[in-house]
Amino acid sequence: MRITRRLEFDAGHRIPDHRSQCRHLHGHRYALEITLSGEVIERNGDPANGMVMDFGDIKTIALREVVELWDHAFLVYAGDKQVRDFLESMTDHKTVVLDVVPTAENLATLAFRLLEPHYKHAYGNNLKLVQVRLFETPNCWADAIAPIDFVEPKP
Ligand SMILES: Nc1nc2c(c(=O)[nH]1)N=C([C@H](O)[C@H](O)COP(=O)(O)OP(=O)(O)OP(=O)(O)O)CN2
Ligand SMILES: [Zn+2]
Repeated sequence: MRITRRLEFDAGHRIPDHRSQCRHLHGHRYALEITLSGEVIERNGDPANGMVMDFGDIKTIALREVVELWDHAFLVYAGDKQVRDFLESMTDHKTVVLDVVPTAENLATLAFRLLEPHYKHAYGNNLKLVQVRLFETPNCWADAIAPIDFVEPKP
């Protein structure tokens, strides 16, 4: 069985080498869709009886591991020195420095990596994070799918 929980957050970013609009500082209402597979729990008296995982517990983990870190932050590529310097000059600004350019593809992969270990052992019913879908806009999204097809960033 597969189940999906959706959460939304706001964040700023830019894609420094983009040939068009996306090299400018701008923001999105991102949506994160977390898909888990596992066995449906069949245990009378268990609060999760009839569920793969309680949607509320999926949300709690996602908030703690990703959404609260990225919400209302500016997601900046470590190599984007100009913007990093600017953000560091601001007192107490919520900035998240990433080893990769903050495209939908890279953010989906990062979210997958941050979330995966926390769902694996949550319920003991062979839970598996199978996909993280990250919507950058209503029309554009990326899917990070297990096992991750991800190229490590160069040091
Ligand atoms: N493969 C990718 N392409 C682009 C990414 C990305 O992350 N991965 N990101 C951007 C921009 O950041 C921008 O968010 C997308 O802009 P745009 O293509 O204009 O998307 P819209 O949904 O706003 O476009 P509409 O034409 O209004 O539907 C660019 N490319
Ligand atoms: Zn964008």
